[in-house]
Amino acid sequence: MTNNAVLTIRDLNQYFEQGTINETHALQGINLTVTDGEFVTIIGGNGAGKSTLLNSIAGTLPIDAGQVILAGRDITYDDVTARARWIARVFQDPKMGTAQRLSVAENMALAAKRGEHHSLFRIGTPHAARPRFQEALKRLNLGLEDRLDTEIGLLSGGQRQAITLLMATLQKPKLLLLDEHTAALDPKTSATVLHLTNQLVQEEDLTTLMITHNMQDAIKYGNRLLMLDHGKIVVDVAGEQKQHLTVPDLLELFNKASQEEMTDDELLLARDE
Ligand SMILES: Nc1ncnc2c1ncn2[C@@H]1O[C@H](COP(=O)(O)OP(=O)(O)OP(=O)(O)O)[C@@H](O)[C@H]1O
Repeated sequence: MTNNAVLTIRDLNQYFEQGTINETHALQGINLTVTDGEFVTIIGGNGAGKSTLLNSIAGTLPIDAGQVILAGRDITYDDVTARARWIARVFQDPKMGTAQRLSVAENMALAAKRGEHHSLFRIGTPHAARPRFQEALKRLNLGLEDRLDTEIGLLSGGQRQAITLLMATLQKPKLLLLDEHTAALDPKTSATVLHLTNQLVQEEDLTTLMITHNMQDAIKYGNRLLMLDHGKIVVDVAGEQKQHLTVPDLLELFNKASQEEMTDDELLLARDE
């Protein structure tokens, strides 16, 4: 085992409707070690198992077989609430992850308390923490530092995803899970939020797993790329190899590893579904 492993997954298997005619073996013996500070992008066609993998790590899906270890602790049988102390997640839907009727400041105060029993003494009330929140919002460069009292639900999808990301980092998580978090945004906003994501991940040195349907984004961001196919990791590239990767390279790697042909169009089309 690598010393600085943040996440270790051993022989993870997940089934849906096991024992029925509709049985799906959604994850087929996944083994994965993610080290401290790694930013991993995850790509794969529809039904490849990407969300099931993130759900298994976050605890929204009980594990059928295998082991999940986070920062040296076996969390295989911990529920989603217990895991939320260490794992932050941003979903595709901008409505998830924030309380729509609460203000930006109130949402940030809740996020800052994540996992801390006596945090009110350290963070203070939303009012006392305002300068800190304003400072954090300024980093987003979206003018949101002046919107502390605005209900989150009144902000645009892109603004909400940017704040949700920021909230995920107020208490540094051991692991950040991004579940196609820009897929519901228009291309320009998506690019802005991805840029912000990269900035926060680098500045806070966050160990991150990011699902995307866009090959270009999977190549552009992060320092490691995984491709899933039929519940298995079929491509795993990092470092120099990843830096020089192109979309045709990636398609070739995939086609070598998988029994099926995949075209870039398929992934791009899948993005709109
Ligand atoms: N709740 C469920 N009940 C039954 N089958 C499921 C369920 N969730 C996922 N599956 C099946 O498990 C497999 C993996 O699904 P998963 O959602 O993890 O794929 P994905 O790679 O995230 O796909 P997409 O890109 O379409 O979101 C698919 O065959 C899917 O139909």
